[in-house]
Amino acid sequence: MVEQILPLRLAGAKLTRRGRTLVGPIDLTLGPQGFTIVMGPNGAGKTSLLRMMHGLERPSSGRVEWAVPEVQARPSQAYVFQHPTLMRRTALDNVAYPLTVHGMPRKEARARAAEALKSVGLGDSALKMAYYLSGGERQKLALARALIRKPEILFLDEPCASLDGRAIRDIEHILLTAHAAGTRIMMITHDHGQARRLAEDVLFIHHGQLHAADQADAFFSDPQSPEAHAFLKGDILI
Ligand SMILES: Nc1ncnc2c1ncn2[C@@H]1O[C@H](COP(=O)(O)OP(=O)(O)OP(=O)(O)O)[C@@H](O)[C@H]1O
Repeated sequence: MVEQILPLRLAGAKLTRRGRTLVGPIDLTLGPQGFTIVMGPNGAGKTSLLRMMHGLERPSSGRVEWAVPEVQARPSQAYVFQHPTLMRRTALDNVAYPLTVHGMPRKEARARAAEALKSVGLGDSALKMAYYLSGGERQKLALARALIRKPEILFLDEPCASLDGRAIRDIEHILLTAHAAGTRIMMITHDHGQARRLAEDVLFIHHGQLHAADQADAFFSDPQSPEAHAFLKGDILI
């Protein structure tokens, strides 16, 4: 039986580079359910926080701990970048890869990948080289690949930046479907409308500090942090 990897606990977790704090110290527990949106001005430390949670960066001090040892947690979490790196292969092979690399026979992996591509609206593009897909299609492909092993948690760093309305709508639908199927989501966005559409709860980061960790309704209607209030009003935070 696969053990649950959540909750994820951060205790005084801090990331520094060359003596400069990028984010932290952060104390936070991510429970097993939820759709969390991470907001904050440019350079606030949002990406640094996600990278530290996912294990792409080790905390310089403090702890980041899953409910199971990190090596066991790794296969149950996935990360989608703003500009996903795709293999120079077909869309189908890109999605089948996470399955074959974990030992699934190629034929079964390709059948599962074909289904996954269909579910994100790329059924007709399965045999196209990933390289030739549009920006929105590449992001859908990245999502199909990230979701193919049904991760317990999916991290996303501005997956819709620079996409058009239709692609954004499709991607939000994919994310809500994955969430309804049980994947916990943790996503950075600069798009306030998107945050309001998707968030169940919000983390607001400013100057590397966690200024708010609130239910979405409370955060958007009456933010307790003066910085979050100013940010939502459209003020420039420095
Ligand atoms: N590897 C690194 N070495 C040194 N500084 C870094 C490194 N990565 C990020 N930074 C700096 O740390 C700060 C936080 O960056 P981060 O990318 O986490 O912020 P962000 O909130 O995601 O920003 P944005 O919204 O612009 O993407 C920024 O000032 C950035 O320049």
